[in-house]
Amino acid sequence: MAAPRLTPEVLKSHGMTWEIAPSFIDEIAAVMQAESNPCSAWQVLSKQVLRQDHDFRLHQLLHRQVFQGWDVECQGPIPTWIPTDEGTRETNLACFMQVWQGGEAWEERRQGDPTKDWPLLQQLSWEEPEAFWPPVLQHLRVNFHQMPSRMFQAASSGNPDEHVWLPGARLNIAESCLEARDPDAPAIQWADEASPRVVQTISLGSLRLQSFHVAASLQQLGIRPGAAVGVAMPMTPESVAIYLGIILAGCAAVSIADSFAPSEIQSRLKISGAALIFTQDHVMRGKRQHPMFDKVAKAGDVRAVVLPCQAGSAPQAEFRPGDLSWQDFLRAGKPYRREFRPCIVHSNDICNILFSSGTTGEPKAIPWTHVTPIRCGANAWAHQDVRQRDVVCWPTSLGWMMGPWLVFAALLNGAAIALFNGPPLARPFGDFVDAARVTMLGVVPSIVRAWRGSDCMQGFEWGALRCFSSTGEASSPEDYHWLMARGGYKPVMEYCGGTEIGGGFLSGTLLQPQAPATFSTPTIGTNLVLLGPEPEASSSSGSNNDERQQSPHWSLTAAQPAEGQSCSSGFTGELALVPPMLGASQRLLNRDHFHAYYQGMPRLKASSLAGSPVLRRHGDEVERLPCGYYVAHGRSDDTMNLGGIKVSSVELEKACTSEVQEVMEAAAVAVPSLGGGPSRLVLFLVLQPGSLGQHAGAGNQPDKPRLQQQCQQAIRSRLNPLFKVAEVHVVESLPRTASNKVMRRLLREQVDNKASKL
Ligand SMILES: Nc1ncnc2c1ncn2[C@@H]1O[C@H](COP(=O)(O)OP(=O)(O)OP(=O)(O)O)[C@@H](O)[C@H]1O
Repeated sequence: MAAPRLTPEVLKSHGMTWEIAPSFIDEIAAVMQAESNPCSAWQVLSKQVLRQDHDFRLHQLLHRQVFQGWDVECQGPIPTWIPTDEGTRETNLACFMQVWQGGEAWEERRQGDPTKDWPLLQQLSWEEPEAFWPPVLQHLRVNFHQMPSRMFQAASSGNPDEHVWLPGARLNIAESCLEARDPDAPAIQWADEASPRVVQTISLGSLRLQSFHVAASLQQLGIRPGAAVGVAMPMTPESVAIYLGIILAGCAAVSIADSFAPSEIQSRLKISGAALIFTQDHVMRGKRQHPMFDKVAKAGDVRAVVLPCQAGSAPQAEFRPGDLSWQDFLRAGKPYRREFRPCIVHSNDICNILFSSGTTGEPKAIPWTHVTPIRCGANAWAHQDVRQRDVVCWPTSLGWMMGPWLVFAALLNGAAIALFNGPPLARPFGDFVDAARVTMLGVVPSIVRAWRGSDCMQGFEWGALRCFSSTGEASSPEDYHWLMARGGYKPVMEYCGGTEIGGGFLSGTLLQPQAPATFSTPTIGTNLVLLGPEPEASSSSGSNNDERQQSPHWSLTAAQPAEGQSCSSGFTGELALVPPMLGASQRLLNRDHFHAYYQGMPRLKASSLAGSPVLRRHGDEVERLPCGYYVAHGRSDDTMNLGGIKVSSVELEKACTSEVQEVMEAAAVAVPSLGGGPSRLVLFLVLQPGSLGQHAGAGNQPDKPRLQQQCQQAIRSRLNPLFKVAEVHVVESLPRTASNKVMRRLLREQVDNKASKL
């Protein structure tokens, strides 16, 4: 869309007062004249001219003005954040590049400019594990009791589940988090909702002592190395000490989100064979107490250690025989905590059992080994640029992979974990981020949408923040531009991966310009390809996903454009990973791993690392944009074929939420037509609060025909006039997994069931 010329009238219609509009226009004109290109002009405007209290529409308007001549095909997606030379120099990656002895390929091909050298480093991080990982492990201070004989050993069978990372190594990854750094450095910063600015600090030495205490008590209770131990409680300083204590004792933590119902807790305890579980009497949500211990008790007879919801009080719970209070548990290990020695294990031993979200089906039970956390630490070092003495915050739970990720990402990098004892959706959370001087703030798209909707974070400077990061679901470009603006133009590192990866495969770096809702690079140590149908059919294929799964014709496209290849090589396909990948899963507890990830997948012709590897399925639909950027289009299962044209649910949803003002959230599903023929597009819409009052149809019901027509118009103008909206349903909320991801498969089932009853 072309940007209108800046006049006082235009600025007024974008929220600026009449009096200051002329001088504002002069200021902008001076910047545009002084700066030689749109990127430097935007750097100045975004950092020095635009302010948080300017209407967001004004931010958007100026952004459009500055970049109106930008050629997306040649220059890549329009950036909203551009690195400065000084900022670039200070990044972990730039510091690493200065000293890395990367071998011949690195020395010959590097140009000495971190921004230009990043693609080469990314490529070598996968191709040259023996050169890349040792200095990274050293930086993360991974403490080996027996050094690995090498970094990676390919299996002679070629089976990726038999490859070995860090062969022969003996270590305990929790020990590496807690030792070898200044014991007085902050390890956890936390605050309660009632007093969010009163930030308490737990030093590394104190966290170490508490974790060792937990491990010593477990030993005294007869919990042997190798046992599985559950943790079903919110992320608090105690639960972090418990989590690390379980790992120090050589056991596997079975982390379970506190929001789960008894049946879900039961299945997780059963699959993992947990010998003990840590829980709380209650959890607080807002001002309300919700029972937690009761849910655990209903989940079976696994012995529980029960913490009080109110620190320092006695837990309010009706204990069963064998259950212990937190105090009694600690009493058992107290005399031994200082002499406790961490249990040193093989690199391949399990430290954590996690469950995937269940977006595509039954959650998978995924064991993390003592190697997996290294991926968390390395990703955070490279992509979120976490540094020593940083403060890392990501509202989550130990039951979702970002909980354990947060622990390792912070501690292995010598940073502190920031924990807020309250919901992240309201203003007190913003107070905490400010007062704790958080340097990296992680979010999920629904949090950002809620902040934007209520504008509850207005006025915060979040002065210590260097970047945001986002994961979980595809985000909305407009919301994420808003977020960058809200933080005084700090970049958002999109981070996409999976529980079974122990981190991400696509993300961003502080070396590259960042565009909202876009990934600027594959992650460190990753090699990926996009699989598609025959190239000539890629834009308008009649094949659906199932057909493609069986098709022998895969077109592969590598992560980085090859040298000499045009950088404008747009392509959309299903993302697959090229093994090996440090930290990625090699077993599942409730399913056959090879079958889940490799069966039926094509092979890459030849790779330098492991012969001709079979590709690893991931199931995300991803578009590669010009200049090596990427956009996620959701799960391949949610990709639909409308009248012979492939489109992702996420694209349709973005069109509706950004063009139809009343629509707060949307989910698009395709259902087969009764009697055959092309699939029908059905939209589920959640309306903005209060919008029903203004636009209700007859009987105060939502005016569905009008909404359908508006969504149709949005889809027609943004995507394709051939996509016809067949039905619209207005719902109060969308079905989500416990980790807050939209479950489109349930919506499809709902429409299918309704149709079959007709
Ligand atoms: N930044 C992101 N942008 C877009 N999608 C994301 C992002 N981060 C994560 N995702 C989505 O989440 C998925 C990983 O989530 P997770 O490991 O919890 O399991 P799941 O795939 O949702 O569940 P299951 O495997 O049980 O179906 C990714 O494959 C991707 O679809």
